Amino acid sequence: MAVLIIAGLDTGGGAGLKADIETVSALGEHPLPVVSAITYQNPDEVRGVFPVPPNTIREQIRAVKGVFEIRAVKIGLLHGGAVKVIAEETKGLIRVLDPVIASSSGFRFLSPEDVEILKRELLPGSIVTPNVPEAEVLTGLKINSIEDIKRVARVLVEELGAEAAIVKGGHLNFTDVLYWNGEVFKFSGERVEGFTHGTGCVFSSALAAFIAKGLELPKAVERAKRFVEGAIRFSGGEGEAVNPLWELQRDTQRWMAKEDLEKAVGELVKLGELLNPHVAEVGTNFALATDFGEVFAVKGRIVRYGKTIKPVGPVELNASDHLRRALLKMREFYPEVRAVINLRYSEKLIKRAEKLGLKVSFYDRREEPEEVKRAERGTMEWGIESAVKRLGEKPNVIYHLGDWGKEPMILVFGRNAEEIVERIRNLIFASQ
Ligand SMILES: Cc1ncc(COP(=O)(O)OP(=O)(O)O)c(N)n1
Ligand SMILES: Cc1nc(C(=O)O)sc1CCOP(=O)(O)O
Repeated sequence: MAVLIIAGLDTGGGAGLKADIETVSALGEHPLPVVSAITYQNPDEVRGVFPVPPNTIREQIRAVKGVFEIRAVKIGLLHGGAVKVIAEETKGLIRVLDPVIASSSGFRFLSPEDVEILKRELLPGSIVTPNVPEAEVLTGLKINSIEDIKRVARVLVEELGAEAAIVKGGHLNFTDVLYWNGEVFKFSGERVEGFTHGTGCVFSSALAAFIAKGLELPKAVERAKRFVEGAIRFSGGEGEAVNPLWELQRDTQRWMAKEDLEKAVGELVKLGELLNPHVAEVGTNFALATDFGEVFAVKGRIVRYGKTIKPVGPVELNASDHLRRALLKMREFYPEVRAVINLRYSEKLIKRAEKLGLKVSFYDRREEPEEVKRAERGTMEWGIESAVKRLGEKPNVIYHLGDWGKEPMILVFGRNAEEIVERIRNLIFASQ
């Protein structure tokens, strides 16, 4: 189904039409992009806007209206001169209006006069999706609590004529409120770490896409909210913005990581008898992270099995605790490191690693601060950080000599699973 998107271009590739097109496409609908403004912006600042002439906007809409079955319209960045044309050309269609008034970096897109035109011409009959500051500008009311959000959502519908209002509480307590058909719906959320530039665009276009699929409004809001949470969690990259392609990219990454690790574990198993003496008492695990920081490993670890070795279970997401934490900590310093394996400690292996030119560091559990020891989980993170800082450059191997009830261990890090297998091969063949 087609979703008409009327929005501005963001040269930084974070918000606006680019984010909208990606969102609608990622959700399996067909985007019909209409450019309303060209902005000159990058992740740090908006430098200016060129408003597309109203007639050019009209012609873009007319080129697709009647040709495609438009099931919903998403309207983003506008300018005062375009409002009337857009209202005329989208009459009778389901409209989701994201009232982009100012950027998060502080650039004012709509003047107070433009806001008045928007309220008068376009807001009535639209499903409007303001965040807290936008809702305050639209209604002139101050928002300090969830009760205020509910009141403002009601005003947007009952007094300003919106079909429905979703006031997003990201600036307050992450609860969004929908007011629709005289009813209030609450959607709670929690803080998600990641880039947020473009969240307003992605939320409104996801909402339009879910409406186009025929979901009832409360269900569509819920789905759009969860989609945005993922887009923030798996954000990053050069646009320093939300990532509407997160679901597709995450699944591809998972698939690739699982395959790479399965193959590498198979290679390790071929080293069976040679690797057997180096398998840790607690078992050896082999972990591989995706670019999104999700970590695959061997469920139940790799254990000694007669004279050879055997993975107890399959390669799975989150099948490791210790190595996952070690790897994620290492990636905070060196994001290119994606794989790690643990081996039984032996001085011979450490000497061999040094001879092979690998950078070796260590941590001493006896130096672990009391508060870290007392914390449920923290030793691994503390250990990796102190080993990294001790060496002052990227370590390939980190070991510790254990403590009461803790087995001494060697961790071998690498850029990928293949590199780990190669390093293990070099280490064990040479240590014969
Ligand atoms: C072209 C363009 N459209 C919209 C915005 C604002 O996007 P938004 O999702 O509200 O996020 P912030 O940019 O305010 O963080 C934009 N900047 N550019
Ligand atoms: C139990 C254990 N401790 C290690 C250490 O380096 O101290 S490595 C290790 C084995 C791997 O554990 P997992 O399967 O939870 O990643």
